Amino acid sequence: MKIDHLVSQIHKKKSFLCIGLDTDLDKIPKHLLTEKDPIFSFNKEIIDATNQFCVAYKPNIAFYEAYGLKGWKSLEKTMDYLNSEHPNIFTIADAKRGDIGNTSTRYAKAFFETLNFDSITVAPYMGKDSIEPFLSFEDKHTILLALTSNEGAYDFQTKRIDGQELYKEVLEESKSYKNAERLMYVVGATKAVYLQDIRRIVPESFLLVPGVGAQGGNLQEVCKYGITKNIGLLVNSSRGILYASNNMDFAEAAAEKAKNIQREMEIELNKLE
Ligand SMILES: O=C(O)c1cc(=O)[nH]c(=O)n1[C@@H]1O[C@H](COP(=O)(O)O)[C@@H](O)[C@H]1O
Repeated sequence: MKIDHLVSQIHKKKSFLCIGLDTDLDKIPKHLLTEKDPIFSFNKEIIDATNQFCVAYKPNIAFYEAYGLKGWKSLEKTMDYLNSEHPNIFTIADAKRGDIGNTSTRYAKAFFETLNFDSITVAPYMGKDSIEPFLSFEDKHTILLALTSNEGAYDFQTKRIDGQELYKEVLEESKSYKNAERLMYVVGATKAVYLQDIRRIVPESFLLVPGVGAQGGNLQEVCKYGITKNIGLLVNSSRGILYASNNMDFAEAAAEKAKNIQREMEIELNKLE
């Protein structure tokens, strides 16, 4: 998907919500477990109930890989469903990949071509030649981990190397990569105060911001420092939406949560006008 199209969808739906499809068989309503493909059944009901309130879905690949071939099939069905029924939705493979060049190319093929995702999360640790293979795919986006939402982010990402924090080095350096215009960055909602500094380095880039809801990040704070004239934000919530209820009404409960976040986003978007 082209960025312009994503931005137009954000304006149309008055939402920059991304819903994380972190589908966990231990958490979904019990009545679904008798279905042929409980993961897909759950995802389909969630997508049907929430798609009007969001512009993106982000299946976290770990939740599918955990169930082996069955999980992979559920992921494939979910992607086929999204691409055929909701072609205006932006899709993110939360896979956190990255390897030597020829291996990165295979990861890129797996997620961009075989599964037809619009984007993938990638770890920057192995450097330029591990990222550029992802960037060579037209109309596909590579979302580089910059400053993550977890406590461990302080272990390395905020450490100074030659006077500069590592996450800033990642942001700066990556701007020189070939096809850098296809880059987006992950910044945790729990790190919103860093967004001012981040916007000085990447003023226009889209940021994937997970960590509102279950991890305690604050949407207003994220918007205060992170929003741009092209919006530039995709704010993700997974558990806070998916598991709002584990009864028969789970999809309506998820829709209610998504709608509440969308309303808050609409207020933030109105401030820009
Ligand atoms: O890349 C991510 O999406 C990600 C990066 C990060 O820094 N923190 C983070 O929580 N995530 C993912 O975002 C989702 C957050 O889920 P909830 O905390 O349930 O909303 C999970 O799938 C995480 O793997």
